[in-house]
Amino acid sequence: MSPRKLEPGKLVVASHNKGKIREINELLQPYGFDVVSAGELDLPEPEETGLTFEANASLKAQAAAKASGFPSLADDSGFCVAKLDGDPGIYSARWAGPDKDFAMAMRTVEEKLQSAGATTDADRRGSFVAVLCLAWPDGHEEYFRGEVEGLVVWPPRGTQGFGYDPVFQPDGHERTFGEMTSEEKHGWGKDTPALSHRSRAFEKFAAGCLEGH
Ligand SMILES: O=P(O)(O)OP(=O)(O)OP(=O)(O)OC[C@H]1O[C@@H](n2cnc3c(O)ncnc32)[C@H](O)[C@@H]1O
Ligand SMILES: [Mg+2]
Repeated sequence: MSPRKLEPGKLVVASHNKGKIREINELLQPYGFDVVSAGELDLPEPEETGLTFEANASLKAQAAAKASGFPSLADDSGFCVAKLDGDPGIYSARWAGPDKDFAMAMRTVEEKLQSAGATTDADRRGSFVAVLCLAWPDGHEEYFRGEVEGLVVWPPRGTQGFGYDPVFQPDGHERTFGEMTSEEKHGWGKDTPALSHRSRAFEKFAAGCLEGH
């Protein structure tokens, strides 16, 4: 069955992460929605009790759609390191602790890679994953997943972006996400395909739900 189309109007971005909200706003820009974030509506931050990106994206999107009465788009994402069995994965935000200390979270990744005996680039494979869930107030939902593969670098490089961006260098690029403008991270530009996990998930969302906008 093809995805349900999203009608023009109000759209809630069900996130409390400023960096993520900025990127989602940029990605939504061409479509003319009246975008409002969960924080602006004073919606509570639901507890992410799911064991998959899909489950947590659904929890956030459904809670916002129910509370606001508008279609709501959530993004559950994370940084997955192969040699750490996919960690931090769905726990990526939690590794930064209550103070959201991502310098510490990135250091933790590096320390665990060292303890696991990572020596070569092959031991340092990582990816970002984003699952978008779009939920309507009637409970209907659609999912879109995007991933980008690359290298976990150390030390961190760059001050752009957010979260783990300074330690991730996508395949085919010399710079980390932390060294890229947000346009480069999205993969916007002449003849460039979508690059980031979020931009890749968004491409599917746009093709599925925004066709005709
Ligand atoms: O749940 P919301 O309110 O949306 O905000 P959050 O920060 O808690 O978001 P997640 O639960 O999805 O956790 C994902 C974490 O993974 C990291 N992450 C996700 N996308 C990223 C990106 O594009 N660049 C760097 N880090 C990213 C970042 O640290 C996030 O905090
Ligand atoms: Mg979260």
